[in-house]
Amino acid sequence: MAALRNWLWSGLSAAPAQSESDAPRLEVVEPQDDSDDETVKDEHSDDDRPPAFPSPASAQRASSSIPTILTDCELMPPPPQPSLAARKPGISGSGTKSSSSGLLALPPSTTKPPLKPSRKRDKVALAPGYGPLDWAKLKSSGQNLRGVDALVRVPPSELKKHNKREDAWTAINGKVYNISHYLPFHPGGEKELMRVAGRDGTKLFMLTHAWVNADFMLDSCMVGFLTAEPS
Ligand code: HEM
Repeated sequence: MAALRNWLWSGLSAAPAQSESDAPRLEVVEPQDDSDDETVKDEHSDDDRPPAFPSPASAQRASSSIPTILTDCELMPPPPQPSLAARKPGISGSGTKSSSSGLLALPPSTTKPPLKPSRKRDKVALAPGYGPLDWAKLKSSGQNLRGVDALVRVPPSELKKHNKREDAWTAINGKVYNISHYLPFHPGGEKELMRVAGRDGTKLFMLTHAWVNADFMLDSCMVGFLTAEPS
């Protein structure tokens, strides 16, 4: 420690002279045995134990009822060693099958076949050029995907008229979208998406994939807002 401090100090004091010299020079300083040095000597340098508080020799400790510091062997005894002889191979509490196959047997939960989904939900193979990135590109291309010039109010009777592949509107969460351009990009297939053409598709959409952000996916296809039928 003292050697490190000396080395640092000598480096600092030598700094101005060094800045002018061509190459940096390391100066080796022998450690001095300062009697007033407060740093701990070698034998304790790797000792990370915190100091006793209050200090064992303090007046506070002498005058008070603070108990003396216990050594390791005076502290609470360690818990008893678990008996290896009492351990049995296999999973405790499981059936006879796994206990016979040893410690590395699979837990019973992973040996059961997976639960079958209530309804088959297959992703369709999208045609080349109709992946999510292609849709993102088309969306931001500036092409009018709405089919209208400004956002409109759409009552259910109007929505109903737009139920053809080339002119398909649907409402999701109160917003009406023209889904015609999106049809070939839909990972669930055109057929599934056409089920909501001409009507409010919120329920089916949420039942199928509530995690999909329709708002973002179809923002450039927005036609307007679903309203009540005018009286
Ligand atoms: C109109 C707005 C819709 C949008 C923007 C949309 C978007 C998406 C997206 C992004 C996926 C991929 C999901 C994933 O990878 O996790 C997907 C999958 C799917 N969608 Fe849609 N979808 C819509 C409507 C519908 C509707 C009305 C149905 C009708 C049932 C449907 C059925 C499916 C199916 C079956 C899948 C594939 C299986 C799955 O990913 O779990 N989608 N859709």
